[in-house]
Amino acid sequence: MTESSRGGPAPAVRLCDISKRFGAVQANRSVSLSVMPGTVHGLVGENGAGKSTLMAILYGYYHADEGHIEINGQAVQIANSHQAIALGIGMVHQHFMLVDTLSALDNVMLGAEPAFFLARAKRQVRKDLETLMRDTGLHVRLDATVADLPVGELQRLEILKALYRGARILILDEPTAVLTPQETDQLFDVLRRLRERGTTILLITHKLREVMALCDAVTVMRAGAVVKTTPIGDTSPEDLAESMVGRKVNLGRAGGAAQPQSDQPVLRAEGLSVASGAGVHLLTNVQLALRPGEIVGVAGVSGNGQSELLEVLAGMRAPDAGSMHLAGRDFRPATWLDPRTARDLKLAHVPEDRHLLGMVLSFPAWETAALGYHEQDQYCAGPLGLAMNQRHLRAQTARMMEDFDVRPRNAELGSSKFSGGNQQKLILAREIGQQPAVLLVGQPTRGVDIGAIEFIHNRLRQLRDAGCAILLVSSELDEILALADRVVVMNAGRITGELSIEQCNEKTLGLLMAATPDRADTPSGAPAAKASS
Ligand SMILES: Nc1ncnc2c1ncn2[C@@H]1O[C@H](COP(=O)(O)OP(=O)(O)OP(=O)(O)O)[C@@H](O)[C@H]1O
Repeated sequence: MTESSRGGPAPAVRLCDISKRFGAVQANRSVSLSVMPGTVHGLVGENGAGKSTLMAILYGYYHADEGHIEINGQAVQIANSHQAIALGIGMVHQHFMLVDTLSALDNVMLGAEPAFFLARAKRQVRKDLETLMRDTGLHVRLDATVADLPVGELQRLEILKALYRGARILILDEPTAVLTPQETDQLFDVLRRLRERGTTILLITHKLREVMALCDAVTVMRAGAVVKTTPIGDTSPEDLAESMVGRKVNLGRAGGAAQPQSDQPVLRAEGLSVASGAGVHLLTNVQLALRPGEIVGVAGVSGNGQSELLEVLAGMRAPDAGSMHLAGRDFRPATWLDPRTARDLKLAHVPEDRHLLGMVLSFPAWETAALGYHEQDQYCAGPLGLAMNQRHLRAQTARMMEDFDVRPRNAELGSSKFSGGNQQKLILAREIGQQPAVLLVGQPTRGVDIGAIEFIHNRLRQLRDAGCAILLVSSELDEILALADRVVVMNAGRITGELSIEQCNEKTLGLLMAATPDRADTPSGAPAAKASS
């Protein structure tokens, strides 16, 4: 290891005065950062603060306009990710870079130097990976097709791939955003083990509790610049929040449960059942009623039917059995609701996966801001209304961006060019802006900074107070506890419990979420399990 001039080990990573501009946006301003070997360094900051850009520069994906990089005390040029890998740098992106149709093993081998693999038979690669898995705790089914692996395993595969290529410096961009609490614990065990083995880890996250639990030091960024770097022992979540946002942030609950504005549900689902093509029961006999002026939280470990429930209620998928009553109309499987009718009936939907279902990444922001509503009279122009009223659309988008603090305020910018949190705010602005009677919202604050979480929570409460019925699917128990007036628990495709918010705490919900569900169908309107308060 290279020794620094003062005799101690040189930083594994030293970024010196890095600046990067994209058009009018100064994404990084003279950023300097040192990370010691064998430590976990957190990188936090508001959406658009420049965290991902900085790490993309370290990984050779972008080139800095100014500044230089040292790895283990040596000045280096990183022109592309091949050079980064050769320098022992690995990166796991928010959106995985895997080929769905190939096996996990083939994904590890893909893209690596052919000469390297000619020299080693596939069998040897498998053996090496098995040793690596044993040493690190990164368990992956090597022969499974990537498309069949759950998200936590895909992430382990990405880390395994980076380590196999010799990464000693590992960059993780919001690794826990898509993980269940259990998967997060497993990941943290792995990261601690890697740290013990001397791996240096750079961790971008919005979850300050995770920073406190795992990191040795943390850097706060705001508007492209470093606000401060501090050892973890000298800071607290509140202190970090204030440094990030420039004010105190309150993510707690604002008062008790709201009373619905009517006992008449605006949406009532009965006996919803859905099976996969392979006959697996994804939803079984789900009963649900949403009344105006209430937020119903759906708690559950991801993958227990929440996504399918949202898809069915939003009209994206017909159930195999069951019915739904929405805004005075009845729907049955053969004539199920479709997304356009859903919008006409004032049902809005913020999907869980914003890239897949919420936006078209190649569209400019002003088109994303109207997506799904683009046939409304207000957005149409020309004699037959066949053209888009672009002037109105752009003006409307500018208003949404102002209202939801979407940064940068540039309606012409491609949707893919916004940071993840700002993409999310744009989708929420579009859906909430319709003043819906029912809002189905999945993971509303995934990848969103804490200042924006506070803002989004307040907007959802305002919408509820204005009479909207909201179904909130969230993998964050804190979010459900902060927002919901009533909570249902989903487990193995069934609603296995219903609690008033007064009955809820992390422990009761956690127990219901983890319980083995009673296989007997839950009778209509009667929850299968009630928590004792
Ligand atoms: N390819 C690009 N073209 C134009 N602007 C970009 C590009 N990539 C990033 N930006 C802009 O640079 C700024 C910093 O973005 P970056 O993704 O680094 O932020 P971040 O701190 O990682 O945010 P988040 O927490 O939301 O992921 C943002 O204003 C973003 O819109």
